[in-house]
Amino acid sequence: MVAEEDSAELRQPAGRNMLERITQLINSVFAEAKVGVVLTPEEVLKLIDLGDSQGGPTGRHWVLDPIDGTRGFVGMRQYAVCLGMLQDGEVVLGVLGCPNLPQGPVGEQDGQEGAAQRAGGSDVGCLFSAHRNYGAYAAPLWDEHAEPVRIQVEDLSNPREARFMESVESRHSSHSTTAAMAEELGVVLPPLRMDSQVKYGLLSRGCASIFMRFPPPTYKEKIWDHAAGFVIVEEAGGRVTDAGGARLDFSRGRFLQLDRGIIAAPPALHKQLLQAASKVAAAPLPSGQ
Ligand SMILES: Nc1ncnc2c1ncn2[C@@H]1O[C@H](COP(=O)(O)O)[C@@H](O)[C@H]1OP(=O)(O)O
Ligand SMILES: [Mg+2]
Repeated sequence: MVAEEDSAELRQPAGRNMLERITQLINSVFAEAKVGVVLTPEEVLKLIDLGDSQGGPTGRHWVLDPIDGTRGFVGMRQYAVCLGMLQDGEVVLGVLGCPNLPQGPVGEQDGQEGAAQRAGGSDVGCLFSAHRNYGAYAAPLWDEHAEPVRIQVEDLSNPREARFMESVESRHSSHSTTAAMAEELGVVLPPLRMDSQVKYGLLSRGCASIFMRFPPPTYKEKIWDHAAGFVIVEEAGGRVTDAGGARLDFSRGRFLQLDRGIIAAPPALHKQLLQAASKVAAAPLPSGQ
């Protein structure tokens, strides 16, 4: 298992109280689900540390981000529970649980504080999934009897009709770079800002047609922040590459090695985005940047 968290902080004296609370919470969920197991704090620490695999190009690895979009989670906006599976370096399975995401059309307000208050309604909460070569699907998160429906990216090539998505947090992805890309491409609609991998889910079901992410140059992208969304978008007919056009490569360990950032879109738009990316990269920076 390749997972984001480890137990280091919980092993400190200052983490003892939190460890007790986590252990109690797990045991109460286990009791409710009649799992028949009661864990000790030490067992909880060991389980968390099972996520220390380094991934790589061979074998099978689960890739877990238990809360992707921590800032969105804390800010009562969007977040996702993300699980992927790598087989010999290729993402073959992906699941995204998006508790605060409406099942129907999504607007700006759904990416803002208050989204969490709508969670729990029968039309809020989405589960996206994909199995390599078997398509991408969406289902209501809380209805285990609902039949998942096949999803597809928007069949769109005209940037004037396209809506693009990006991070809420400009420190995670440069809003000025995406604005320059959008202008170069001829996008006229304002961005849809959402936290976390819910953006990959929205792209896959055609709620928006472009996702761009340009983190600071020193930031190293982690595989658990993209694995599930990547296979879901590809199976929905979209393309996900870095800004130089290389398909994301999950076979190199816990990190992705990217040229500038990530661009995801239906194929016809994606091609235009890559052209825009090379023009924006070649343009001189405005003074002061
Ligand atoms: N300084 C940073 N630059 C870019 N991305 C970051 C930075 N800090 C955290 N992230 C990651 O950005 C992702 C969320 O992106 P978004 O802004 O689209 O919601 C999270 O996975 C988060 O990692 P983490 O999961 O460790 O918090
Ligand atoms: Mg994350």
